[in-house]
Amino acid sequence: MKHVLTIAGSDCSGGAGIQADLKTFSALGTYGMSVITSVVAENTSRVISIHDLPPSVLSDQLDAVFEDIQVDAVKVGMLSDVTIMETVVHKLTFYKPPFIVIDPVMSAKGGQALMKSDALTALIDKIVPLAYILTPNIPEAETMTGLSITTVEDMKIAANRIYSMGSKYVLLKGGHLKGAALDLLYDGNSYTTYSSERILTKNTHGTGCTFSSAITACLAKGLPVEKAIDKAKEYITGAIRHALPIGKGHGPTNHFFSFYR
Ligand SMILES: Nc1ncnc2c1ncn2[C@@H]1O[C@H](COP(=O)(O)OP(=O)(O)O)[C@@H](O)[C@H]1O
Ligand SMILES: Cc1ncc(COP(=O)(O)OP(=O)(O)O)c(N)n1
Repeated sequence: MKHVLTIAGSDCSGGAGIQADLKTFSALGTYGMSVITSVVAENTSRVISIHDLPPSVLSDQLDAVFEDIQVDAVKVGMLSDVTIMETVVHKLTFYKPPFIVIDPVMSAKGGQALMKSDALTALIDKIVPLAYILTPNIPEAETMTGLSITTVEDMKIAANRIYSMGSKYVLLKGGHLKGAALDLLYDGNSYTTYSSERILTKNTHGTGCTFSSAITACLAKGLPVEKAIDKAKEYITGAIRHALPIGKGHGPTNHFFSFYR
């Protein structure tokens, strides 16, 4: 069994962050491990508070995992501030895991910030170059590039711009646009699209976390990039199709639908 690590924030309501990542890792037949960056008091409707863990606690968790267990792939999610980013960069540069998938989380569905705005430069200069695959959504790509993205052509221009910031692949997610749920992969040479029908549901809490952790698990299992994204797209589409009407706001993705692993 492959071993997969998520470095992300904790969502106590279980729909996004560490909790979504671990459920995804298990559902895809991998052994999941977690390093918590921040404890977020949130639910399907709102974020109440954010408590960032001290850098030493973050470092200790990373050392505890890496000194003991082989890590086949890493997913990075919420990194709230520059200090947390610098700690993660320091440790991942030292331990050099084979695949690093980075979801540049900036805010929750309700718009509440999960990354401080003054951390944008550190995200671009220090975190993005670590990424094997970077998975921004449309608002994150707009923030990173200053572009307005409303069409697939705009997505191509933005993916190109983000690629030049140093990640090996950019997977720009189109969940926030209208029409089909179309994501665009750019590898520096060509574009590949991954498309599914748009599922009409308000229950989309944790879609980005679920998708990036599914890609990470598939990479750990040895799938090449295009196949890993294909499989993860199939997984996220099923997880949204069967999303759970839990809570008063946006219910979470469902990890227990029937999925051919
Ligand atoms: N309503 C939907 N129906 C089908 N797929 C969706 C829907 N909303 C998002 N997706 C897909 O879920 C994945 C996560 O995308 P997105 O929601 O844009 O990320 P984030 O949660 O980071 O904002 C992408 O593959 C996207 O195309
Ligand atoms: C702790 C934590 N991390 C990340 C998110 C954002 O999750 P994501 O899947 O990108 O989108 P929403 O669920 O917020 O729509 C989060 N909310 N909490």
